[in-house]
Amino acid sequence: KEAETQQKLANVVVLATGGTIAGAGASAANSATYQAAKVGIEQLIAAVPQLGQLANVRGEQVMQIASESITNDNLLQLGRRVAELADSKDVDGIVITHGTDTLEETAYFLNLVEKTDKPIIVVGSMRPGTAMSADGMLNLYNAVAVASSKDARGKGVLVTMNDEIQSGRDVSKMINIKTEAFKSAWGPLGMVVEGKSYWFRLPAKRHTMDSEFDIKTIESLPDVEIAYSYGNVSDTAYKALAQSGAKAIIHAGTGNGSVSSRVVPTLQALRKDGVQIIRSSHVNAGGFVLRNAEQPDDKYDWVVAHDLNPQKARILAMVALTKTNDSKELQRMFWEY
Ligand SMILES: NC(=O)CC[C@H](N)C(=O)O
Repeated sequence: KEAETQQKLANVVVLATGGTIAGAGASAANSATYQAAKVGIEQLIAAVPQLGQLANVRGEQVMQIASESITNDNLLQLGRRVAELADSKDVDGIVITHGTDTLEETAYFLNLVEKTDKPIIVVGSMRPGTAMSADGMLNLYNAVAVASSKDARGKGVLVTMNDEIQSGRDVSKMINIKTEAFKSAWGPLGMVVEGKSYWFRLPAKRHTMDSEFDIKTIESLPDVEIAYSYGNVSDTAYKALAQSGAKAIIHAGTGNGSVSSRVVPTLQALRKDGVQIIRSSHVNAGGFVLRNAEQPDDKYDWVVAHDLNPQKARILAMVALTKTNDSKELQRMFWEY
């Protein structure tokens, strides 16, 4: 009987990378003061025995870090392992446990480069497992539920936090002290309740199977950096980033990716020197940068990041630059992905 149910259940691999979902604090009252990336994957899985009713689950510890320390090499390593598993006949879905600080970056990266329609779910938690009202158990349960469901296939990389199913492309960490931390300007794709997914909309942007990018052909990622804008901003950071070898600079602009008149001449000069200038916005609820609206992008040969926040724009720029250094092609990619 047991063998029979095992056969019917989907096979889900949980790749662990660290973060608060693997965090531990000194007391149950420590919801915010704790060490991330302490608990191993076997212990995380064992803490939620109900996972066994959803899927045949096995875990792999890919790394054990807080996600603010993730490097491009870490991204490539994780991306390659996901691709290997996705190619394997006996894997139906993949879950990645991840720190929440850069979870949105990893989810978007995988969404761009994984050539599979199998569910890939990235999940984290806002409280360590040692805290009262820890959210990691349910988030992981929901992630495995979505990863093992057939109706999650072909929807791109997904994020399950706080009972919502979000598109890995759109979702962003909007607040760092609530369990309701992950939001998308365009709304969640669905909900997961008691292990069942309920879908409401589909991603419109190119991803996974429909993407022109493939982790298997990416050997390394170019240096793309972000410069933050504000009143009285100077051009020091932009110049320093270019000098240190950045192939593109994401302008984390105010409002509609606007650029201070104090910085415009520097950005023009950097573009002439071959650095790609990509205008994004750091407004909190979701930027929306229009071409030639605040700045004459055609004239300056700059790119706009569309609705991608600066950290997501960095991910797409890196992946895009592995294919082209043509600004028109980059702009096309920023509209399509
Ligand atoms: N809630 C979290 O996961 C934050 C912990 C840590 N800064 C990380 O991103 O890994």
